[in-house]
Amino acid sequence: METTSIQIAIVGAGNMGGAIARGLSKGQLIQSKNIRVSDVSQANLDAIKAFAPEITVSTSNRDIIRNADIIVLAVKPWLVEIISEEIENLLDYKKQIIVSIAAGVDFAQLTGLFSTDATLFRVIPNTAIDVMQSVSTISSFNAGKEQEDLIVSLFAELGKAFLVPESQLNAFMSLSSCGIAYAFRYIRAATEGGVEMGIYPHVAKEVVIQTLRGAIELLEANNSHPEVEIDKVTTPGGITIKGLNEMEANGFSNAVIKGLKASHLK
Ligand SMILES: NC(=O)C1=CN([C@@H]2O[C@H](COP(=O)(O)OP(=O)(O)OC[C@H]3O[C@@H](n4cnc5c(N)ncnc54)[C@H](O)[C@@H]3O)[C@@H](O)[C@H]2O)C=CC1
Ligand SMILES: O=C(O)[C@@H]1CCC=N1
Repeated sequence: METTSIQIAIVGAGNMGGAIARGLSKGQLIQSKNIRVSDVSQANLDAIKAFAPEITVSTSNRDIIRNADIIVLAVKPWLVEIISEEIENLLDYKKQIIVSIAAGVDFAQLTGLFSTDATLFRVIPNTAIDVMQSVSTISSFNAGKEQEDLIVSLFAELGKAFLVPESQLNAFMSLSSCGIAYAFRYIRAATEGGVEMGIYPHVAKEVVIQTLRGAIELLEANNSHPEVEIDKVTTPGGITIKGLNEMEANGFSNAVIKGLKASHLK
C-alpha cells in the first residue's frame, strides 16, 4: 500500500499520542489530512489542531477509527480494556492494524480484548518521541513482513525503531523508556556537582549536556566501546581515574544495572 493513502487513527492525545500525531504530520510518510485523533480532553485536541489544522480531531473514539488502516491505542494501560469494549464491534480484523503503546499490556491480553485473528503491534516509545528522537521498540502478532516494515518505518520517522520478539520488549523498555529518566538523573547529579564546585546551574547543565552530546558522537563516529573512549581520557596517575574509581567505590555501575533490572517487568 502507498503510504500516502494510509489513514491513521490515534486514540488518546496525551504525551505519547499527541507526539505521535505531531511527529507523523511533520514526517514524509503519512499526510496530515489522513491523521485522526480522539481524546476526552478538548484542550488536548485543540493543541493538536493548533499544531496542524489538517489533522482531524474528535471526542468520539468510534468516529475516528472507522475506515482507518492503522489504529493506535495511546491511552493509559488500564483504559485499553474500556476502549476495546467501545470500538471492538466496529473493527475489521482483515483490514485494520491495531497498535498498542500501553506499557505492560501484552499480546495475550490484547488478543483476549480484541481477537486472536487481529493484526497487532506493541510499540514502546520514550518521551523523546516529542522531538522525534524516540527509541521505539516494536513487536508484532499475526503481521506479515510488509505490515512490520510499515509500522517500523512510521516509528523510524520519530527516532529509531527496533523490531524485537515480545519476550525482549520489557528489557528494551527498561533500557530506553525508563532509561531516559535515568539519563536525566545523571544530568541532574552532574549539574549539582558542578554547582558545588562553583558553577551556575544553568551553565553547569549546558556543559553536562554538551559533554554527553560529545560522548555520543564519539561513540557513533568511532563505533567504539565506551571503555576505549574512557582509556583516551584517563591519564595515568591523573585526575579522571581518581574520579572514576571514587564513583565505582560508591556503586555507580552497580546502581545503574540494579536500577535497570528493578524496572524490568517480568
Ligand atoms: N510516558 C512514557 O514514558 C511511556 C508511556 N507509554 C505508554 O503510553 C501510553 C500513554 O501514556 P501517556 O501519553 O504518557 O499518557 P497521557 O495521560 O499523557 O495520555 C493519555 C491520553 O488519553 C486520554 N484519554 C483518557 N481517557 C480516554 C478515553 N476514554 N478515550 C480517549 N482518550 C482518553 C487522556 O485525556 C490523555 O490525553 C500509556 O499506556 C503508557 O503505558 C509507553 C512507553 C513510555
Ligand atoms: O514508568 C512507567 O511505568 C512507564 C513505562 C515506561 C516509562 N514509563
